[in-house]
This record gives sequence, structure tokens and C-alpha cells, in this order.
Amino acid sequence: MGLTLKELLAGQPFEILQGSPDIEIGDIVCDSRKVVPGCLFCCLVGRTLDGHDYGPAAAKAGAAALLVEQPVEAPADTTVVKVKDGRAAMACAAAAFYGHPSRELHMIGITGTKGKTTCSYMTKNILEAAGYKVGLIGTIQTMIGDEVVPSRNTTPESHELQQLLRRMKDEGCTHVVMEVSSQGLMMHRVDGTEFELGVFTNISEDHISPTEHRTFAEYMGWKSVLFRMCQHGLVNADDPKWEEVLQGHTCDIATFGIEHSADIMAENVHLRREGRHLGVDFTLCRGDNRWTMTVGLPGKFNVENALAAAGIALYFGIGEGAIRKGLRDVHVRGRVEPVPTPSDYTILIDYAHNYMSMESLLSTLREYNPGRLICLFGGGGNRARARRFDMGEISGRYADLTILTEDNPRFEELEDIMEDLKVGLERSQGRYVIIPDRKDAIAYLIDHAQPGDIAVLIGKGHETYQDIKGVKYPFDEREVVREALKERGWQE
Ligand SMILES: CC(=O)N[C@H]1[C@@H](OP(=O)(O)OP(=O)(O)OC[C@H]2O[C@@H](n3ccc(=O)[nH]c3=O)[C@H](O)[C@@H]2O)O[C@H](CO)[C@@H](O)[C@@H]1O[C@H](C)C(=O)N[C@@H](C)C(=O)N[C@H](CCC(=O)O)C(=O)O
Ligand SMILES: Nc1ncnc2c1ncn2[C@@H]1O[C@H](COP(=O)(O)OP(=O)(O)OP(=O)(O)O)[C@@H](O)[C@H]1O
Ligand SMILES: N[C@H](CCC[C@H](N)C(=O)O)C(=O)O
Ligand SMILES: [Mg+2]
Repeated sequence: MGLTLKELLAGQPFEILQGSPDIEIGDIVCDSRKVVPGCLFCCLVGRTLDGHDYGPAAAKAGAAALLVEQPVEAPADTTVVKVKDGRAAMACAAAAFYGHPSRELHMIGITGTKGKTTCSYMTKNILEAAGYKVGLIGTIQTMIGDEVVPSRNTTPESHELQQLLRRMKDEGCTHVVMEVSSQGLMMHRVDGTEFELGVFTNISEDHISPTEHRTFAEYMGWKSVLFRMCQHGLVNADDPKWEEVLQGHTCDIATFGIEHSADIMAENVHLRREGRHLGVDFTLCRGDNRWTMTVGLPGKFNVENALAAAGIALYFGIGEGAIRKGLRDVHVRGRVEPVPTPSDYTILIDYAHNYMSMESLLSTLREYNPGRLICLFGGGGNRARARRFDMGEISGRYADLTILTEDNPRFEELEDIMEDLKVGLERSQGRYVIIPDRKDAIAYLIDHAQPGDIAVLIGKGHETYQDIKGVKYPFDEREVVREALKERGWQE
């Protein structure tokens, strides 16, 4: 026996515009193309379209009820209820519809400008090493244990999220680790989800564009919301803004850090380079415990991510061995991911695409003392323009050679994007070449790499396409590297 509309909206103010709220609801959707008979269709005001325009079509296709923010035409036998905020109401109804699965799971939500994806994989690895079955929701994909479910958004729409959580619980997961983006918080995608742990990695200026957040204050304000939704907070004490992010928090707080005094700390950070393999070691300190750890991913910033993941594990009472195994064996697609190469130089694929990630990535790679540091990247079209000047400038500052190329120009002209990148590079007087076709650019890089060099292909990360004027052309960077090496006679 399913729940009625009235039961789904319990605790939320709503006004009945027509029909009865005592009807049973068979599903919840917000896309008229996904309507099934007997469902609740939620009319949402989007960035480009208005779901209210699809209300009549949804009713015609069999929706039993419409959730609206303003009146819409509907047949007399369709119930129509009006709420103030359609996304918030949909999220709470979805949580009720799926029986509040978050209450039956150990829910971990990770927010922050950078490190969410990496930290969530580290956490999953550790929890699995401790014997738990784990659900993961984030940028690259959703996972139910080992099963992969494709993701469209980092934080899914609320009804998809609640459905996933229910599935995870039913399929035996005990813990779920998910990335909670500021867009997800702003669009009420996680409303109705009860988080046991909320984690803050860091914050820097990003996602400020006509399609994302209007100001930095707004961006930061949405990140704060997670700490009013969780029972316990774990935050990065090295981030200068952590106290601002916690404004209005209702959870208790534990901290982690490398530079500042914190509950969980890293000491003896040591960058490790063995042939073409890079990693980092540190001592994990909590109370009297001093545990040496080896992280399978390079860079000081991955010590921060590891501390956050270890902090989560320690909260759940997980011991030294599982933490060590989980951190040592971690691999994340497109996050400082090594690609097999002839053994004398390193090629990494990474997803840096803003100031903070470029700076962290290149400054830490520099510290590995490469023969030369070579950076290959472009700037995404129809995204925050400031990123391009920053990325150009930082590459010019740290790299011995920059190879400028394409990265999802979308509907912008590649030449215009290059001009912005060049401005940044010239500001820091970096040495660069321009090779518009990314495949040619990679071939150039391979032809010029020398023993001891570290080359990093930046921006595409896990992506497997090149988005040009609305068409997504297949482009898997690791395959392109492999092919180029093969053409040059190298076999793995
Ligand atoms: C700007 C934005 O966030 N858009 C999200 C939003 O779509 P929208 O508001 O653009 O929707 P719309 O096309 O205007 O349509 C409005 C409504 O009409 C409905 N509709 C539309 C057409 C139709 O025929 N019938 C119909 O019912 C739509 O289903 C929708 O409910 O709602 C969709 C469903 O939830 C999201 O997938 C979509 O994310 C897009 C893909 C996106 O790129 N979002 C980015 C900004 C984002 O959310 N990023 C964050 C962070 C990423 C990170 O840093 O890791 C994320 O969490 O992914
Ligand atoms: N803690 C960190 N601090 C700074 N930079 C980081 C950190 N962790 C990862 N990075 C850099 O940022 C890139 C993206 O990292 P990751 O995917 O883990 O973060 P995210 O918060 O999920 O980002 P996105 O919002 O892009 O999905 C990495 O490829 C790396 O270059
Ligand atoms: N997913 C993010 C980062 C993409 C990074 C880069 N590949 C680009 O296209 O700018 C975005 O769409 O803004
Ligand atoms: Mg992510």
C-alpha cells in the first residue's frame, strides 16, 4: 500500500487548488517525458525551461497529481497542490515516498570546492577494507558496492537520490558516502536526507557564473547548509574560511589539518617518487596514536583528502589496518591518475579546472623535482571565464612548458578561449605552444617528453568526450595516450 499525497506532504504547508490529496501516489517525477500513470508530477522552474508548461501534458499522460508553484490548467480528475518551493517540497515528498532510507544508513555528505570526489573514493576504500558494503554518489559515477550506475549530476535530483538510497539499503549497503555540491544544496536536491556526518574539504572562488552562483557569499552560504543538516561535522582547519562556512551550524564539530592544530593531524608529510610512480606518505596523529600511512595518489593536497577520509573512518571506529589499506590502494579515475608510459617519464591525467586545483596540483608536482614539468590543458567554453586567466597564469608560473589545446569549447570559439589562456600565461611569462587538436597536442607532448619529466594532462579527468558545438565526440585521454605510444612502437 503506497502513501497518499497528503501523507507525502505531511509537515509541509500546501494549498489544494483542485481534487483530493487523499489519492495514492505511485511514483514521483519532474520530467514530463518520464511520467507514468498514477505519479506525482512536480512542476519545477528550471534554468532554461519552466516545468509548469509541461503540467497539462503530464496530466494527459496519466499523472495523478501535479505539484505546482503557480496554477496550471489540468483535467478535473487531476489533483493540483500548490507549494511555495517546488524543489524543496518534491525532495521531502521523495524522502517520504522511499521510506526515509537515509535514516537506515550511515550517511556521509562531503562538500567543498575541491577534494570531494577523491575523498569519497578514499572513504569507500577504507570502509570496504573494514568489511562494509558501501554506496557512493558523485561526479564520476554512482556505485552500489562494485556495481556502477551512471551519474548526470554530482548530486542527483532529489527523487533520484532517494530512490538510489533505498536501492543501496535494500542491496545491503550499510554506509553511503556522497558528494554534496553547492548546486545540489541550492536546488534542494538533498532536502529530506539525514546526514550522520558532514565533511568540509575547502572553499575557493569557483562556480560563479550566470548558470551557477551569483556571488562568492552565495556560494559559501549554500555550503554552510550541510552543517545544519548533519549530526556531526568534520572540517578542514587549514582552510581560512572554515569558521565562516560553519556559521549557523547545528552539529558538533571535529577538525583535521596539516598546518593548524586539529583533532586529526598529519605530520612528516613526505612526497614519494619511485621511477615514474608518485605518491605521498605521512603520519596520522590522533590523541596518542601515531600511524604511518602511504597514499596511493600524489601531492600534499591528497594528504588533506586522506585526513578527511581517515577522520570519517575513525568516527566509525575503524582501525589502523583498514585505514592504511584503503589509502594505499586508492585509485580515482582522472584524479592525478597515472597512465602507463615507457618507464622513464610520468604522465598523469587530472581534473583540475580552477585556480585552487591548478595551484595545488602544480605546486605539489614541482616539489617532486621533475626534470621538467609539462602541462597540457585548455579552457572549457560557456563556463566561468575567470578560470582561464587563472589556469594560464598558474601554468606559466610552475610549468617549464605549457601546451595549450582544447577542452570542451562548447558553443564558444576555440580562438577566443585561447586568447584568455594566453593572457594568463603572458602575465606569468610562461613558455607555451598552441596545438588546438588535443590528440595532436598529446602526440607533441610524447614526442618531446624526456627522462625524469612529469607531464600532466589537465581538465578532462574522467570525461570521455570532447564537447564541440553541442556534439560530444568520443575522447578518452588514457586511450589517446596509449594509442600515441603504440604508434611510436611502445607496448605495455
Ligand atoms: C543549471 C542546472 O543545475 N540545471 C539542472 C536542472 O535542470 P534545469 O533547471 O536546467 O531544467 P530545465 O531544462 O530548465 O527544465 C525545467 C524543468 O522542466 C522539465 N521538463 C523539461 C522538458 C520537458 O520536455 N519536460 C519537462 O518536464 C525538466 O525536467 C525540469 O524539471 O535540473 C536537472 C535535473 O535535476 C539537472 O540535471 C540540471 O543540471 C545540469 C545538467 C547541470 O549542469 N548542472 C550543474 C550546474 C550542476 O548541478 N553542477 C553540480 C556541481 C558539479 C561539480 O562541481 O561537481 C552538480 O551537483 O552536478
Ligand atoms: N583537497 C584538495 N585541494 C586542492 N585541490 C585538490 C584537492 N583534491 C583534489 N584537488 C584537485 O582538484 C581536482 C578535482 O578533485 P576532486 O574531483 O577530488 O574534487 P571535487 O570537489 O569533487 O571537484 P568537482 O567539483 O570538480 O567534482 C583534482 O584533479 C586535483 O587536481
Ligand atoms: N564538470 C565541470 C568541469 C569540467 C572541466 C573541463 N573539462 C571543462 O569542460 O571546462 C564543468 O562542467 O564545469
Ligand atoms: Mg566531484
